[in-house]
Amino acid sequence: MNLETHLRARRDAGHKLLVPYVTGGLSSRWPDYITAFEAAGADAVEIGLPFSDPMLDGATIQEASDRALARGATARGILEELARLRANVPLVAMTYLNLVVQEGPDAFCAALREAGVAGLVVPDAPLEEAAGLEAASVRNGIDLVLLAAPSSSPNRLAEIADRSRGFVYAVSLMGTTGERTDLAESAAKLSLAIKAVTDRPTLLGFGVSTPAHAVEAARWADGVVIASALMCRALDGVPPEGLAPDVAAVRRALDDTARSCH
Ligand SMILES: O=P(O)(O)OC[C@@H](O)[C@@H](O)c1c[nH]c2ccccc12
Repeated sequence: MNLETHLRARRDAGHKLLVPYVTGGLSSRWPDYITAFEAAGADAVEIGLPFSDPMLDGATIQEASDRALARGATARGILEELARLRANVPLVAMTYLNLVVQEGPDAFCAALREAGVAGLVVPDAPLEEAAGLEAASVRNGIDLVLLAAPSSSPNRLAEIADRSRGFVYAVSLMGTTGERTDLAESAAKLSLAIKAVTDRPTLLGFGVSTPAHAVEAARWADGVVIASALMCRALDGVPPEGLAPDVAAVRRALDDTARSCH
């Protein structure tokens, strides 16, 4: 299932997009989080391939990565489990450049494809050096999602929006992933700046922690990515079926806003 085609179709049918995240290998039942998120109304699911030095991640995702690594999780093992899971929504892998370079971009993207993954986010891949990875992703039918940040200049935003595939990941703030009490002030400006230069779906992430945040974000963006708020509960031992209501609550809140617009 092509990521961008799927997200565009959902958006164009009037839905706000919801992409929850799970750290691969977090627990023995980690694939069940994907199934639970899907059943609760996710439009795609992001899966973190754990890495020992996740420099863009805050305490929650770091701890989730550490826990997965301590259980012996590897990118290969996670992809094998994904291949067995027959997900009905597109899956997006998130990992750091190191893991991609270790395998080589082509082998890495081919492994994603074989596992049924549709998209890839590599937050520390510099745009200037992304060409090789972009080519490998295209050859393997993987949508390489690029990130735009509040610090990106207008020219750079336009280039990111143009070269990104699947969606444009709008990073709401300069900082790490993690729950926040309020949505960052920079979020609105960034989302609107991206939407002014592209028709590609634009999803806001970093600090989207509650249904109210998601509704606020959806005023400017096409939808949201939610990770830390969910992983914090998973780290506390909440099983997949226990997290489904959290995702369903965001889904409901987003659907209500969509309705009130027409
Ligand atoms: O955790 P948050 O604040 O909800 O933000 C999503 C983010 O964690 C997820 O998309 C992701 C996990 N690790 C990353 C590293 C960089 C960019 C994005 C990510």
